[in-house]
Amino acid sequence: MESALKEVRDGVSVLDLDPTAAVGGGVEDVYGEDAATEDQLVTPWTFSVASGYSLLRDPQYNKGLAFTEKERDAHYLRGLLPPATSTQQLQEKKLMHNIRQYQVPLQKYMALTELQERNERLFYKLLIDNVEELLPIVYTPTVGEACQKYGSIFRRPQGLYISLKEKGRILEVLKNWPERTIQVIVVTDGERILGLGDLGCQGMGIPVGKLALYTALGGVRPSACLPITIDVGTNNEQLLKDEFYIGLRQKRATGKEYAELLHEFMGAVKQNYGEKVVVQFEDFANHNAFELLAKYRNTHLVFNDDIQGTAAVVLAGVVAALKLIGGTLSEHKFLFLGAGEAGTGIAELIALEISKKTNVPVEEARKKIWLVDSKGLIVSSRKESLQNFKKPWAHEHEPVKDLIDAVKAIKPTVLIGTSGIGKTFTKEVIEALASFNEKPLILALSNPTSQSECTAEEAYTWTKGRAIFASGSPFDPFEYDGKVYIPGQSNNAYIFPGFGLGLVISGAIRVHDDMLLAASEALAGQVSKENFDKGLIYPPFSKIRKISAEIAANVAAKAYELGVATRLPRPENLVKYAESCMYSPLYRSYR
Ligand SMILES: O=C([O-])CC(=O)C(=O)O
Ligand SMILES: [Mg+2]
Repeated sequence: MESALKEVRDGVSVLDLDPTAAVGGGVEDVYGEDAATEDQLVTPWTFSVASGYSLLRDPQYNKGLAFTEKERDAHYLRGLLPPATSTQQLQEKKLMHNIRQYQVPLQKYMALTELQERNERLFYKLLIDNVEELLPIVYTPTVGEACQKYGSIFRRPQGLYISLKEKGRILEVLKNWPERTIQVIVVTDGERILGLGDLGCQGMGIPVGKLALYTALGGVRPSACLPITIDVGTNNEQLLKDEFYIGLRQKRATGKEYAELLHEFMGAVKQNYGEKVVVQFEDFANHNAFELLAKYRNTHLVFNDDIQGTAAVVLAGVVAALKLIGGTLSEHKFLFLGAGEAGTGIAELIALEISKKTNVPVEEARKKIWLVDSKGLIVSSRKESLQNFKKPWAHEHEPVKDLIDAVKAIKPTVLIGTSGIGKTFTKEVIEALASFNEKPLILALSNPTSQSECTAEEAYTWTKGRAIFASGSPFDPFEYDGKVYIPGQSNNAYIFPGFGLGLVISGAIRVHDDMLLAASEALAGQVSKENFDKGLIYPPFSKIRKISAEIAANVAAKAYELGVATRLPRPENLVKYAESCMYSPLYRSYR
């Protein structure tokens, strides 16, 4: 405590007191009434937080009308607030009411962003308590539209921008960020934002949104989260011509120039935050996504959400679905439309699971899985050279030119869309699939809703209600023939918050594929009989904090088992430990 006290006197935020603190609770209790230890009584902590007008303008500490009379006196707030005081519950009620008044989702997004910038705890309280209602706003599909219009709706910057202009000075830029103890970074270069393509610097909405979920769904405290956008230009002509575009007005840097900037970035991150900071790659284009993961997975704690997170969530859904469609994983035949990050990532994890469960080599397990890309079924006789990440899927088969012919030729039991292109599961495709499957499993994973391979309504109608269906972006329940069908949401949001929490609480320094399987298994284990009875293959998002704790515990357990965990001793009950580390959005009392 000696040195900590000194730091406080020097004006460093108390949140920095214990850089080894896991996630939230513990450290922040310094503020709480519930942590009235001797240390706290002598800690002159008020030196470190703003007071008066600046306190009201500091989203991390502002409570608005919820400041008590005593706090108003102690922190020079008299007169700066109207006389009424409010509870956090009442503030939440008012804000939810206000948000529900907006008809346009983008307006709700902007209102929530403003709240996040004004009163962070209240923002997270809303998000946690109303997760199913607000997820489609802060996340897919609305976040996609927000990125497309980011320049026009831009007010205050969120996150850290690193562009080619900062080459050679990235460490310096990281040091400009106000927080020193960072546990999770989500970084994009904006080249493939959801299924919307290259949105350049405006992709920032994605790391910001993903990290809001890290806190709300996974309990990593907001100050430990850092959204980053790397701007190497954009090839989006419309944005380059847009007078409100916020990024570099140039074509994308590629090759050596790109690799050097990314390498400097990865080095600076490790130098500044150590080797236990999670770096989540998000929405990079295929070629860079695979290369970056391969290049840094043995030296950094990196995780590609689109390859690995999506893989774990889909494997969990497929394994859970076996209860509804029957058979074992290895008895099914999988056909993918789309052979990019998500498609090949999912395919590889399914093959790995089959291989482990049935004791066959992974090469053998892969033969159950077929992928179609823009040129047709991926087969070994393809004339054009295949990109490396597609090569494991080039099985022996005569050429097949498109999806419908591939469905007829392969006769899959599971159809998975990862193409980024909407409306590609046509009536003909789905009817063909339904013609030889009693209960076809259809996963239309592309985001946002506009890019979904089919809608819930189409999947249920064209299979006459027999499909088990889930999609990347949410769809409303649909009534068909007098019965209500509830589509599931197969989105990596189920996985990455808990996965990242598991890495953080174990102090993991590397991600191993077995940790993905552990996360997937934990998620599948959370689907209840009640969910299955409704035809669901995922648990509801309303239970996500519990789910995240289970995932985190399983991932952490695997990290210890594999010897990549550095937080010792290993907590005995990892689920309880994960839960105890989670950030609470309840207001703290200020003395
Ligand atoms: O953001 C989402 O909803 C899922 C995802 O990673 C993507 O589509 O790229
Ligand atoms: Mg993504």
